[in-house]
Amino acid sequence: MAVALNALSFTPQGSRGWRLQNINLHCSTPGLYGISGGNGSGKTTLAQLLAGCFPDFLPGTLVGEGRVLDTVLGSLPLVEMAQQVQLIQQAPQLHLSGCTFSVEEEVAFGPENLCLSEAEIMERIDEALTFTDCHALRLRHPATLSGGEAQRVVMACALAMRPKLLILDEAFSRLTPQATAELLQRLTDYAHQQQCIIILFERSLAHVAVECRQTWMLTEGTLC
Ligand SMILES: Nc1ncnc2c1ncn2[C@@H]1O[C@H](COP(=O)(O)OP(=O)(O)OP(=O)(O)O)[C@@H](O)[C@H]1O
Repeated sequence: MAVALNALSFTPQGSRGWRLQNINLHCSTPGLYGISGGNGSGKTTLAQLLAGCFPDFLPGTLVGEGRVLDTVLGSLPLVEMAQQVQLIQQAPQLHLSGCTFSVEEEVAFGPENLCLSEAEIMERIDEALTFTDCHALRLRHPATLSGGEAQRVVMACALAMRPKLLILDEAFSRLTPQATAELLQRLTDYAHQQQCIIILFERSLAHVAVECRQTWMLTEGTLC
């Protein structure tokens, strides 16, 4: 179960010359990995590519070889990839379904779609809410959450799917440094317990590099 991109290039549809170029990225051991990059360097494009958004939700031209958890990039629809790969993006409102009335229902949404037993769904909700310190929010309507609370709930939703690859695209942007440090420590533990690869995309890795097995920098679509 690994991420392996070999000389992979990707040009988003509609891009005027910009592309991800000759990306070589290998993550095979469970744990945290970090990729830093400035505005427009390609973090979101690479994160979405790894999450399985290509081609349906990320159209473009892909050249080279890419495998995510032994699946060739672009060969499975996003809904199937989501059973093993979860992407958390910067804006929590992109993730909240808008059709649930409580945080508990929101966290249950993904596991319910996996047709799990009620007992397992409840176990996953409890575990994810504990992990993200969201128990106090359990009965709150998702629309009433603050930015930081929504970001933690979105993380709970992702963890309730028990992904084998978790991708965080500037997912700590609304959290305090203390909350970020605490979550990072828990994510490290989660990676080892669940044999999960976690890739963090951040503008700066200054506060997270210490937890990462390996780090890279993205500059104008090139990874080094
Ligand atoms: N569909 C598209 N059409 C045109 N240009 C695109 C498209 N998708 C991405 N790009 C361009 O690709 C480059 C990388 O964008 P991306 O969103 O991946 O960067 P980023 O590192 O996440 O930036 P930020 O930190 O500002 O969010 C940008 O120049 C962007 O304008």
